[in-house]
Amino acid sequence: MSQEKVLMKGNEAMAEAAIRAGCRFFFGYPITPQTEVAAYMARRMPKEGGTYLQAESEIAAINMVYGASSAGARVMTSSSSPGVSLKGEGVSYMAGADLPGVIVNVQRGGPGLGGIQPSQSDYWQATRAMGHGDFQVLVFAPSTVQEMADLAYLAFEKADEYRMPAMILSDGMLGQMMEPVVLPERVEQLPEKPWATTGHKGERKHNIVDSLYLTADELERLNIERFERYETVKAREQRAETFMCEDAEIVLVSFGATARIAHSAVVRARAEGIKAGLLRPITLWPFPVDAIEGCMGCAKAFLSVEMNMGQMVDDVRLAVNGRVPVEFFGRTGGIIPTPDEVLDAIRKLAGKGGE
Ligand SMILES: CC(C)C(=O)C(=O)O
Repeated sequence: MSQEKVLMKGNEAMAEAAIRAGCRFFFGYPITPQTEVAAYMARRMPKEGGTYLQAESEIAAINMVYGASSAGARVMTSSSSPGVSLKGEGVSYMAGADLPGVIVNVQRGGPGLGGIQPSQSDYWQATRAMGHGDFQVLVFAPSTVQEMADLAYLAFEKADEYRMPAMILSDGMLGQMMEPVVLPERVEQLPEKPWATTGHKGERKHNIVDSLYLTADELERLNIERFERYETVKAREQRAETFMCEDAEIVLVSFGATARIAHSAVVRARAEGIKAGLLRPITLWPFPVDAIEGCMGCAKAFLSVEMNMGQMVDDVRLAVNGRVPVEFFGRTGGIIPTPDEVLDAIRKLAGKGGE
């Protein structure tokens, strides 16, 4: 396996990893700060024998994803917050038809058109309300350019394995920053998709991909089946990284770009004698409740650090279930929290000053 490092933007590393994962269809629409994903795909897809298409809207793009996925292809679309909202209906249809596919959100501040600076304010949307109906999507939260590539690659595999949409929940900071990255090897064998509408030359029954079920019993049965599958996903696919959590009394929980700042604050808190640690969820759905449980032995308090008004903190509170206090620190509107601000919040929780 080649370990050659290349310097790339997060958006571009993610796009290249998708190609290496076998993605041959990309349907997009420009929006800051994700446009490099589309630009990269426009350049690379024709060379790979794939299709890049700039759709007339985000809604059109997600429905093209539905079509290509129905035919068994690995397919991706990408946008930023307001654009992802437009895709919600299509993602719900994909979930209802049990279609895999990768949706990227390079988040910017909201609500509404908001701004073009980084944000994590679509956590609730990704984990709770990606569209109408009873369903979940897999949500991966990269924290480095390397993870933008690795998790995009993994997202295709897991989306196919569980026949569900997968989201990369990135942000404008990770999308725009450049770091060295080792790109994944090209996938050798794509999985069989016996359910896909590939044409059958009269040799088998028609495959039908649909999300319309007018019989309530059948719709309920399918929803129950899907939620049984989600239980398997929750048991097998929780991912998290911990840093200095073995004896941590103040456990910071932080994902994506913000986790990098929380990491610096933990190092500085330790230098002041505060037993702080960091738990970084890598999957946001399923939320890594087992990793939270692993910290319960020493934790006296949790601090959820986010680039929003407090969204993931809900999941931390659910996992902690009232056993110790769970507090929140965040900045919003495109403002990136500083290590100083986070350190101050740690000091306050530890009862050692803070403004
Ligand atoms: C309105 C502008 C800022 C915009 O949404 C974009 O360029 O993505």
